[in-house]
Amino acid sequence: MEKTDGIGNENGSTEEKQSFKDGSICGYNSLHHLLSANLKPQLYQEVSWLLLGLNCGKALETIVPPESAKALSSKHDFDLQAFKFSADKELLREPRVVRVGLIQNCIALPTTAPISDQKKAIFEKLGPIIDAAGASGVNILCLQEAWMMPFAFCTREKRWCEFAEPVNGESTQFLQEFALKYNIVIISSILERDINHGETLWNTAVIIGNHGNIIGKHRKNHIPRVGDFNESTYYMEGNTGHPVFETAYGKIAVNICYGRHHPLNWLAFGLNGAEIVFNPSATVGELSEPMWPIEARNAAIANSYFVGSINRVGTEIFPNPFTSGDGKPPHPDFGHFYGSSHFSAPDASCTPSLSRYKDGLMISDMDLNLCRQLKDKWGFRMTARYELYADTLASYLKPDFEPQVISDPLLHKKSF
Ligand SMILES: NC(=O)NCCC(=O)O
Repeated sequence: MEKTDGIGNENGSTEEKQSFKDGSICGYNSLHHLLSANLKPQLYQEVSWLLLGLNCGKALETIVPPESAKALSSKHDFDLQAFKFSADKELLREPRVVRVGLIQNCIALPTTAPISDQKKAIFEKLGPIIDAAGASGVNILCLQEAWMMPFAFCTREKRWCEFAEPVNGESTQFLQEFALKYNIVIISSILERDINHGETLWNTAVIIGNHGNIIGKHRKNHIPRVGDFNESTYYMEGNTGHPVFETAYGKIAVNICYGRHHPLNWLAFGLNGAEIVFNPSATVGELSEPMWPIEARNAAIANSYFVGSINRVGTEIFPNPFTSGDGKPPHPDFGHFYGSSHFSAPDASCTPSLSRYKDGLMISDMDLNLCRQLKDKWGFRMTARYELYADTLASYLKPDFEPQVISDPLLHKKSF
């Protein structure tokens, strides 16, 4: 088991509370580490399969990353975990195994540092983690939401717009070199400035091909207006639909952060044929942590595809306190971004999560044959009643829509 930073004790000592403040769970990196350290091995095994499911009837296998990747993770202090989702052997199709990576990280400099220094520092921080992914033979790599800047959208101050870049801007150019060097497809979520359309801003994922080319982009469909996440001050709902990008390693799509609360958004990527959907996110514990392990996993099951979920790490402090119209006193931060990046598979199995407080690289092999195998097994695509849903949606969109409710005629009688 991985060594943890500071172990809490039973009587809730200061030491325990401090480590909790660091973003750990009572001194543990993740729920999984907490359980493995505190349960008897047999009990842990039982709990694990209930929590993480089974893949082809077995607990998910781990992969040993190469020594060079391990060395980078020790030197630069990031969590490194690797797993393998298998599929059943087929007679007519060869296995279609791809190696996929997710990177989570905290910001590299305080939000008060000059913007160009912050960008340079985040590039320097990401470099070794991407190198570890490259050294591990990762084929497709996804970074967290707006990885090239602090998640400043809580503040509603316009100064942060200066971080915005065109799709072919410096963050894309930085990643294109890695894509070319390691033959990797990279998904890069940025604050986009669309020069050709009045210099407007968008929350955009850029898809960089394994030859360093830009395959395309997708803009975040759903903009949150919840808690401190008042992102509509900066950009509007995306206008790119639900594109699926056919890459050298499979058909991929990106459901950016808050879109994960919308089952129809997940569905649309599935209808367009996605085999892996990434969910680059930025979200905090108090708001969404109980939802985090459920939504992506549910989407993977319902749509017969893999999901890669990535969340930021750490607490980002902004120069000016802000309010969110919720009666809370002004505060300078969102709270703790809880990391916990992981993969979910169409057979309901999932990996444990990366650290709740450390940078990390999560790697998994996945045999994409599993997608069709699960479609054949459960038949969700055949048993779905798309025509009924389409009718309901069409009528719901009309101004004179009436909900289809049949009331008990006795409900409103005074006595009987
Ligand atoms: N970045 C973002 O959309 N966050 C919203 C909060 C959430 O969906 O948990």
